[in-house]
Amino acid sequence: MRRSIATVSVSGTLAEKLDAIAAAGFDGVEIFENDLVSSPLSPEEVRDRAADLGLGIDLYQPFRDFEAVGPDALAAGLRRAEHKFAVMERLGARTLLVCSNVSRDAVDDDELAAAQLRLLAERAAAHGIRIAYEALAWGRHVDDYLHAWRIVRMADHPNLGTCLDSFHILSRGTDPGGIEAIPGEKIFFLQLADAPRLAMDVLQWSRHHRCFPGQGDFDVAGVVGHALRAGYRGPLSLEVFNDIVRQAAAARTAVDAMRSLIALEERATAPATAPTGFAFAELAVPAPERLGELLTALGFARTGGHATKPVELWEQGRARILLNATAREGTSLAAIGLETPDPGGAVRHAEHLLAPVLPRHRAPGEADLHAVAAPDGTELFFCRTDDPAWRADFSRPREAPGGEITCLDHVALAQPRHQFDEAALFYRSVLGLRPAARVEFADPYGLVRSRAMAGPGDAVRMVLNIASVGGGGAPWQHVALASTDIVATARRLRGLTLPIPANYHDDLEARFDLGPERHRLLRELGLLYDRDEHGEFLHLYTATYGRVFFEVVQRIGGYRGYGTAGSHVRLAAQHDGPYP
Ligand SMILES: O=C(O)c1ccc(O)c(O)c1
Ligand SMILES: [Mg+2]
Repeated sequence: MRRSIATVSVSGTLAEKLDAIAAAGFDGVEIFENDLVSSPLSPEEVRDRAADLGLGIDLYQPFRDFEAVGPDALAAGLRRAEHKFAVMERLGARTLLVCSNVSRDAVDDDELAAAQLRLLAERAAAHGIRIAYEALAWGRHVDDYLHAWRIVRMADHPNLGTCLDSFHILSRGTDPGGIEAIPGEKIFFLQLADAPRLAMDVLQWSRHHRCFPGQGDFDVAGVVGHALRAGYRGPLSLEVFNDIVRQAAAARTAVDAMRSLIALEERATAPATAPTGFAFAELAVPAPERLGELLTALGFARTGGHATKPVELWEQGRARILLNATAREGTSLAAIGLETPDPGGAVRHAEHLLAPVLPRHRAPGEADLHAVAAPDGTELFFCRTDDPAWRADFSRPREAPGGEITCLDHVALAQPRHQFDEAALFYRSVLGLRPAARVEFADPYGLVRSRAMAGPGDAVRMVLNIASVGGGGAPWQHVALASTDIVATARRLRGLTLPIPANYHDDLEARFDLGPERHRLLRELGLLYDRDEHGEFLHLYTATYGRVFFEVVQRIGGYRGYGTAGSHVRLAAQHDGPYP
């Protein structure tokens, strides 16, 4: 499929945009009028530059407020169009996008709109140009894609077709299934954008919050599927208006955009293979002693040391933590190991999605590890489930002790605000995780936005957090360990857990009637509690080491959440540190 993107979707001057778009591997661009008008390059220079970069100019846009108007406005519109056709000929662009009229002067008359669009198409045909009519979600009288299609059908001109835009369709909650009733050759263009579900004015929503497919809440792949089944064979073109993207580095945005298209095509065809579990979490530590004490208290044992690197392996059940004593600064979560039946295939898939593959510095005889870097710098290692070769790199490996901690439940990563959507798309596409709804909770110094994502069978769960407080905010990353008996774990951890205020337990007692005995135990051990329609959740947090802390969780029944109801209590207590 041809991959295109509108110039509005990346930052910079028109020349910078074209460079970044070409470098990311796109086939074509939609030239936004503002980008051309403000460019010192002539249309011929833009055409040549795009051609040199291997980019086609697939569309010119937008042409506004043309149809369903009185005679004077029509004459002015046709005059304006002739000027734009001349520019398009100089650019070598063959399709003009016409947005449905948003003016108060537009009249509610489909026959008039059709007759005038037909006239425009006749004029365009003389220049070899096609008109793609798009229903804006806030159009004065035409705000629905099927309405735009009815007008196009009524106008009945070979140079007039419709432009579908996933945002305008999905933001209005319209059923996209109707796309299949449009003959594929009458869909002249397909624009794709995702967005988070927000209850707000649709114009503001579109102009500021669109994002790349896979970053928001819309089923953009569904729209693509309908268009393909209708017989559409034109470009898949990204059109994103987004305040953060406007400020971001163009090259990085273009790669992110390309990743979203590749993943979208994949979703419309074969689903990605997801990891089957966590193999390990690797912490970079200045010195392993303090964390070693904590891990010992948690019931872990040091089961091996790396043959050639200052790395210790700590295990309990299938929970594995690597302490890598090469950190120059504080403790941080450096890498995540993911179990997968085919590590080589997983890395090739990640590479196909434009993930940077990490070079490995390995000694002869050591396992050839397959790893890629996530946008936040976290290294992701793919390991064989049945033959964890990386384990053989550790000298004197001992059996992992059994205990109530059985495996990693989830890993939570802090993301810079401007990379949150990029990270969500990355983890979603590269690891095949399904995102849950975004949630927000209060930090004493700001608001934290959070999005959880989980793979099939919840074998791998990740939580992405951004703190939108003064740039810095809560920087913590954490590893959540699944316990089959959190009361036992809590008893062993005494003094190493995050103190929870009595007010929390007073409130908990008001919200839930768990009986006096259970409430007393929760209070005594500093446990937090939550419940959903599937089951119960008990959890606690350890002290923080650099940027990292551990959470211990016990899921009872099929509880699906992450204890978010207690997050604001945790954040307040963490800011209160140091402790113990
Ligand atoms: O926000 C707008 O006006 C606008 C313009 C052109 C488009 O293709 C679109 O989807 C929105
Ligand atoms: Mg559009």
